[in-house]
Amino acid sequence: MDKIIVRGGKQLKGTVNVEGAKNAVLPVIAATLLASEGKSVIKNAPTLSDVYTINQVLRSLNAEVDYDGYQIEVDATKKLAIEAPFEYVRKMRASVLVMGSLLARTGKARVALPGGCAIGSRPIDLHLKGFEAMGAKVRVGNGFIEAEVDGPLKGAKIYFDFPSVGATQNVMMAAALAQGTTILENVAKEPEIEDLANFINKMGGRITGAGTGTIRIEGVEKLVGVEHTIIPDRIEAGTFMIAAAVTEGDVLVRGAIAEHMASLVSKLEEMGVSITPEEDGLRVKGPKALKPVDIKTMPHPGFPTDMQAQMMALLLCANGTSMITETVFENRFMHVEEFRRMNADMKIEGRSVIVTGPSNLQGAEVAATDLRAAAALTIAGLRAEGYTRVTELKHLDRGYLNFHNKLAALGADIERVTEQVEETPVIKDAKAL
Ligand SMILES: CC(=O)N[C@H]1[C@@H](OP(=O)(O)OP(=O)(O)OC[C@H]2O[C@@H](n3ccc(=O)[nH]c3=O)[C@H](O)[C@@H]2O)O[C@H](CO)[C@@H](O)[C@@H]1O
Ligand SMILES: C=C(OP(=O)(O)O)C(=O)O
Repeated sequence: MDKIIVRGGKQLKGTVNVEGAKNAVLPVIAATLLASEGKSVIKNAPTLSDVYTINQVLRSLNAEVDYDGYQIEVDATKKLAIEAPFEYVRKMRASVLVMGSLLARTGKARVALPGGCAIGSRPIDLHLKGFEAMGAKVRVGNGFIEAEVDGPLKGAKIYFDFPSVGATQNVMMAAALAQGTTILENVAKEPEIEDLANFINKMGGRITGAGTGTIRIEGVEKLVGVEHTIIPDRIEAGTFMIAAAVTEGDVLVRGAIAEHMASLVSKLEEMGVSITPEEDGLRVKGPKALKPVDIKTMPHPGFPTDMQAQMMALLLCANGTSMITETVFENRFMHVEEFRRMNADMKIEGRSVIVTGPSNLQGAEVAATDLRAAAALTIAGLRAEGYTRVTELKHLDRGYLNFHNKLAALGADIERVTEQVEETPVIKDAKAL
């Protein structure tokens, strides 16, 4: 079992480079299935376990995928298979994003039902509603979702009850090869949506409005493989900005794009953190005393739910009471119990957490409950007295590359170790007890 061991008290100083965005590369890889001609070349693809998983999904669908640690080449021109197996969907919900492309390319898709996860029940009803509006018949049974369409998908006008990131992406991919025009209303506006639209447009697609509340897609007959460079990861960038702030550090986060993170930048500034744009990123300087603030997670451009846990770590160090309200996922406070193990003073009230700072954080053994919690607990460890040990790093590896090495290069006292754990044996016989 891998563990991060961090000893608090060091100020972070120096420069850290941001990788390509996990949440942009996954849909872009799914969209490479739309190309019936030519290879797609995706640059700035981060080496993450989620990227491995989506590559495996594509391979299981009969696409050829090569990855050299930076660039992914996908050839999806052969006859595609139609089933995304449970083994991958179980590991990563974003596997469901192949459904739109598969349906558009082959008229059929069979994808294991993703089920819930540690942060909420996460249904995909809005994705399916979109496919149905374009003429697909959708059936759910035996743990799979099957969608099928007779002839091409048809353009439609679709209103999303909630601006779901995944539903916007999945339906946008399906509509790219549909017959006629699709208009999507109340869509997600995240930068990753724009990155996907830019990629599909380079392939020959006709999408306008990505990044606004309405997207218009004129279906085309064919899309071809092209080269594309993934945008920097605003969540990884934000995570390092908070790590700098929590340690009274001075860090240049190279690759951070201020316009992608306006809500985070303004909340950090409210807390007294200095953020200065430089040519190739944002310089972050943590103050001696942090001020408390209230935050409410919202779809973009609101405060991102993927920064909520890291922000909680920072607010624990502020002088006063802050309130964090989570509106995007119904169960994204699992890390609160782990922070409490570090002596954090927090109270959950419905969908909000009242954080009373400054907590006298103490090092403890804590378990990551999701990938952002893994980063947030490590950040709290940078400030805590003594040693913090963070376990369940399989979550961290889904979304962060070389996290501990990057922090160590900035001056943190941190290492990642592999420890043998005693497995509980399978008991088949009472005599074994
Ligand atoms: C791979 C990826 O890009 N993941 C991101 C994506 O996840 P994901 O695309 O899964 O998130 P969504 O925006 O779809 O989900 C937001 C909310 O809408 C609900 N919902 C969603 C779809 C649906 O059909 N029905 C429904 O009710 C979800 O349960 C959730 O409560 O956006 C989230 C919200 O910014 C981020 O936290 C994730 O990091
Ligand atoms: C929740 C996240 O990702 P996913 O949607 O892939 O679970 C995340 O990136 O914080």
